[in-house]
Amino acid sequence: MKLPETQLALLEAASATEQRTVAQFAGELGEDTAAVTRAAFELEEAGLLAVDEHVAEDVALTEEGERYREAGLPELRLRAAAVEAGADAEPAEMGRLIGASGLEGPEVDIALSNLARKGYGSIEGGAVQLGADPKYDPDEDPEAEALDDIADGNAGYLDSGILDRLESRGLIERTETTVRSVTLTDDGVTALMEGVEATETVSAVTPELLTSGEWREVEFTEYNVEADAETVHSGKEHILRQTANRVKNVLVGMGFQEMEGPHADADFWINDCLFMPQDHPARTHWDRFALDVPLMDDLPEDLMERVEDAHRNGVGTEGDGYHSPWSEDFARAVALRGHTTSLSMRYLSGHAVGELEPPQRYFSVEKVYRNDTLDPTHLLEFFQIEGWVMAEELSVRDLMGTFTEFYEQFGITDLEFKPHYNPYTEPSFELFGKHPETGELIEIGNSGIFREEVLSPLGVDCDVMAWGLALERLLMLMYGFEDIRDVHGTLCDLDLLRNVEVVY
Ligand SMILES: N[C@@H](Cc1ccccc1)C(=O)O
Repeated sequence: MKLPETQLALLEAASATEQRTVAQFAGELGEDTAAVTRAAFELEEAGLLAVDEHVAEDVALTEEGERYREAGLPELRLRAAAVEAGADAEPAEMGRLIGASGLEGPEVDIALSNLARKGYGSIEGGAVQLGADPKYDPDEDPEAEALDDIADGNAGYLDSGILDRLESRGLIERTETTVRSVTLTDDGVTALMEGVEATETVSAVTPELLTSGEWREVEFTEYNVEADAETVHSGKEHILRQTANRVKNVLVGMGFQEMEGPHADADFWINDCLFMPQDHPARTHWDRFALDVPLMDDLPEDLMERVEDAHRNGVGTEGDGYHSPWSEDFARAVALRGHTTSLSMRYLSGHAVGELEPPQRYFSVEKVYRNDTLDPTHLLEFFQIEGWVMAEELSVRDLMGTFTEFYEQFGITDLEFKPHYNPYTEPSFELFGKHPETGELIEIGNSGIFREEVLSPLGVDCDVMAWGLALERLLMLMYGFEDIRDVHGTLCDLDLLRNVEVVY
């Protein structure tokens, strides 16, 4: 009989009476586990080996668990400091104990809650009183001992209650692995007695094999497509980036051109051009990220004058200004843009790519920054899908039709529109879509038709409809997750990102 080298080595190393694991053979034979596993399955298929599988749990300390094993559990360190301070008689002041125990940051809360849970002590009025009747002997704290056992490789002796507790404290990590053990079958023993030789097998066709014609003679390794393989998380494009690119493709397909421009921009482009009064609440430091950099000096003077005039006096014979303060320095101050409508202003003004004649369609899919409170639907930065259409005559039907056409390409067909107010558009509409999991209506964008007060200073004398849509909200509707922080930031759900199906 002839067998490929690894199979032959495994067959010869295996015993009919003693079970040994694939990992042990891999060590002995100096081969990698995957190759030995593959060989074991092939020999099992040929009836020469028996492969036995069972699931084993592996327990390891996390980085935090390792730290506590060395320095002591926070509750034990706090208790030790309290004993030192005589807190078994008189309550000892917390601040002092924290200093003495060397606990830092989140360790303090961890120490306090576990101190109470284990009955080592209680906290009242900012002082620690040691408990008369603790649940455990602090010198034999079961969690501290379990950490040592785990570090010494003796996790097998621990009961699952303590492991659950340590796991919920984030001090250990449990993983399940399939352990495969191998023994020779009778047929295997017979084969070995009759003699087995190595066939050299080739796992890949090389240019040399092809040119020499040797490929005709060699034996190729068989692939076992059913064998377990290690899960490989290869790098891939983040779904947010994937969707941003898809949005760009869709908009280009609808005849739009892409805008570019600075993330940090003058308030002039971000707000003043949009007929946002300088005392508007959104322009205070509570909402925006101001930057401590010099004022922007290359702003078009004539446009600045016309914008100031619109703010002060309004536009047209019926127009009235804001009667609110106007300062040039305020307009020149630089901040992170809170929307990409700053880009629309740069383009519409002729400042970015020269004067534009209708019809025109422009878009961007870019980051914006807002000083919002983080919650499931708000981040401090997000991607906005900005866009506008310039034409002689536009109506709300054009706006709605554009959104219907755009969102349809992402499978979203139940848009709802709500009248809204923006200082720069009239009429204005907020857009809503239904969350596929919760059925809740979520806001996905804001839109409208630019007012005369915006267009006239820019020198545009036809209609312009415009919008800002949230890319992350579009993603929520497409993929059904409920918390925006699942897809980016430090709390992101890696499993979701790795396994989410790409929707086309
Ligand atoms: N700038 C608006 C979106 C918008 C753009 C253009 C016109 C109308 C609305 C926002 O960020 O919400």
